[in-house]
Amino acid sequence: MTIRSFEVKVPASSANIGPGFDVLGVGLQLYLQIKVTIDSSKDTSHDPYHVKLSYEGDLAEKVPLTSDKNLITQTALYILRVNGMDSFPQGTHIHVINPVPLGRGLGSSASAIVGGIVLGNEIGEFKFSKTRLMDYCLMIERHPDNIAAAMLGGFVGSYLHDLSPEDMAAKNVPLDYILPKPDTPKEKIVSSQPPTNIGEYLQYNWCHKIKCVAIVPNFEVSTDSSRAVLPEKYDRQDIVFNLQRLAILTNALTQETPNNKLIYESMKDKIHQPYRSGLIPGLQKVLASVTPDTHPGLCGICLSGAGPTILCLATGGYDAIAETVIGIFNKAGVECSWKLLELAYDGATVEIK
Ligand SMILES: Nc1ncnc2c1ncn2[C@@H]1O[C@H](COP(=O)(O)OP(=O)(O)OP(=O)(O)O)[C@@H](O)[C@H]1O
Ligand SMILES: N[C@@H](CCO)C(=O)O
Repeated sequence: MTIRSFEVKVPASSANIGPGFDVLGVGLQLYLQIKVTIDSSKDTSHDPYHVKLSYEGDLAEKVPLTSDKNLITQTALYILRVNGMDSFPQGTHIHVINPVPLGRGLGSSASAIVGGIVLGNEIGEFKFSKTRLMDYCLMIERHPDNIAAAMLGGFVGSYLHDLSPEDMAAKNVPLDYILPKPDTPKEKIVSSQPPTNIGEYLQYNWCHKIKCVAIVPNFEVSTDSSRAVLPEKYDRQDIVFNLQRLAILTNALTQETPNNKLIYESMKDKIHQPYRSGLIPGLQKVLASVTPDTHPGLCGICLSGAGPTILCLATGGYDAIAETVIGIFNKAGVECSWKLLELAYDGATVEIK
């Protein structure tokens, strides 16, 4: 009889931070927990891949509990399969506790994917480094900002390499070939290793006085639909607007005494937020109404990831900031909750029990 027990913890994250579309992310102290026990004397043959799966947390009624449909176990099965294991060990029980709201712009899919890859790495005892695990994650979520923040923690910038044509083709296979559906042809299912060094990631310092106020509207916006409204091409002046702010922002957020007005201006964006306002009633008003002048303590305000959550960076005045944003959303007919969060500096962790 084998008994193993461990817990994987992965932070939520907020991506973009204004101008850093698909580039910047912060890990947040709100953790997806994946509690695992493997007891080979227990019969888990009811599940196609030998897992008893249970879930508590956001939208529990929507989260599938069979291993071939659940994002965490599907992702774990991908790293297991390409490393020679076709299934979880008999007797695997996985209990997920998820406080990260689904489809709200707080990186729930990134925490699930990072959690699944770390889970598979631990089950298979592969001992891959976090950098190599990032390659697996990027085969599934193909922009690095949330994934890097969830895996590594802190305030992170990323870029993706220009891969060779062969590696690019391998990386861009349809997602159904990596996380197969019942109708995915067997010969298409990916069983080879992902390319190496798909991206580079750099953790910046962070001014610890700055905290994150996350105001979460009570409706979902899927990342796919929020990306679908973005244009294919941009005006040069809009790209330069964002690049200028990005260059200042990555340094401004590290300074020991934050310059609120500089951060506020450098968190403005012209390449994703304006296009997403049609999906998020009240967004333009929120972004225009909460400033360091109207709300002392505010450093900057932006859409969190693909939305609809609003991320406010602030050194104080948290309740007043949240109250104003919620008031504007309420007038647009949208209810909200809010959280005050600090950065998660460690990223994904595994604790052996
Ligand atoms: N813990 C989880 N277990 C199972 N499925 C999950 C889990 N977390 C996220 N998902 C899946 O991911 C979807 C949400 O992903 P999506 O990329 O649309 O939003 P998000 O990651 O919350 O937001 P953003 O990427 O803007 O930060 C959910 O609807 C669900 O299908
Ligand atoms: N950079 C991504 C983050 C959400 O996954 C976007 O804004 O679409």
